[in-house]
Amino acid sequence: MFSDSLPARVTILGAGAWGCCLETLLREQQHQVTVWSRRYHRPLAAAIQNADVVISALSMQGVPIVAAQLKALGIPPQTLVVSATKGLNPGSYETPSQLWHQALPNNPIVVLSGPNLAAEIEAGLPAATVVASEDLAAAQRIQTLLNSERFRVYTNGDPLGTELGGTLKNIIAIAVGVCDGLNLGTNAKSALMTRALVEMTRIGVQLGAQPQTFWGLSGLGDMIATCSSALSRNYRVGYGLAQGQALGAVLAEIGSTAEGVNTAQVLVDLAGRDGIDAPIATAVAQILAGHMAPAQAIETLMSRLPRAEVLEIQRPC
Ligand SMILES: NC(=O)C1=CN([C@@H]2O[C@H](COP(=O)(O)OP(=O)(O)OC[C@H]3O[C@@H](n4cnc5c(N)ncnc54)[C@H](OP(=O)(O)O)[C@@H]3O)[C@@H](O)[C@H]2O)C=CC1
Ligand SMILES: O=C(CO)COP(=O)(O)O
Repeated sequence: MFSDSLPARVTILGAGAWGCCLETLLREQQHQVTVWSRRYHRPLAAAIQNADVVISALSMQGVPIVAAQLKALGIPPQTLVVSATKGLNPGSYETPSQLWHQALPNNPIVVLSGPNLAAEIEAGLPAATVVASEDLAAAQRIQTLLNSERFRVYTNGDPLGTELGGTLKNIIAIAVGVCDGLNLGTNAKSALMTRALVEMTRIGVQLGAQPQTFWGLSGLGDMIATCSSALSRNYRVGYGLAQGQALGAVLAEIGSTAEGVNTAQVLVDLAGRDGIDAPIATAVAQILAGHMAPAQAIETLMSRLPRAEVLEIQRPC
């Protein structure tokens, strides 16, 4: 295990926008960083050799594949594994950190999630994030590793809630992009985001997360960042669709991962399985599948039966 006073040896899996940004932050803290990508010629075994910390900044589709590769290679039990992906595994509905835990059951797993638009951090702007784990000591080590004057790192003991906040807000950012693309105004956007927070919390709590986590940086915080910035790829997807662009064209223009596009239907299937009401995610999935025009989806949401504004989220018995 690395000492807090020494530079740590960190391997980052994934050389996309987020992996490269984390590399910048870690190098500024004088850590020894190796970045692995399937595009590089360096084998995974060599990249993870002697790593104190392995950070996964892969997009969701890469996680089960690379986790299986790492399982086959084996890593020492003291190596800390950090999951920075925001998504859900289709079919099994597992979160990225759950996949890492299955592959590497003896390693401490830490979730990293928050309002972290990579382009802003790369530009040197200040930001904050959350590192969450059932193993508090592991979360604190990652806090020490990454915390700096421009990247403030908080610990949290609810990894599931922390992870789901980042995952679910991607779907909401698509919805808010639609709202802005249709020029529906500030009142509509405020209503959508507020009800979305209730929906995210309801889903998260049903799945076993703590409600308060959704009011923090990894929930509300990330939702505000992603829903209010044209830097967000998920927001841009919704905006483009509302402006009449085809999904394929918007994604080609963006040229990198917009996880909400893949997560929406997975989440709707999961909500259907568990009987969870998820009207906003359902509307987004319908738009993405081309089953409903953006304006029609808004109409459907607005014509739901009037109800009480219930804000207490019940934990399942
Ligand atoms: N960008 C951001 O601001 C933030 C992103 N995130 C999350 O981090 C994750 C990555 O995002 P980001 O870096 O922006 O996305 P990018 O599209 O920029 O990069 C995705 C990375 O995943 C790799 N990858 C995808 N599929 C596979 C696979 N099958 N096997 C191996 N590697 C694979 C890609 O490799 P290749 O280049 O070879 O395709 C690439 O390195 C997402 O879940 C995102 O939601 C979290 C916080 C901030
Ligand atoms: O997760 C992010 C910011 O926290 C990045 O958002 P996008 O994936 O929508 O670009």
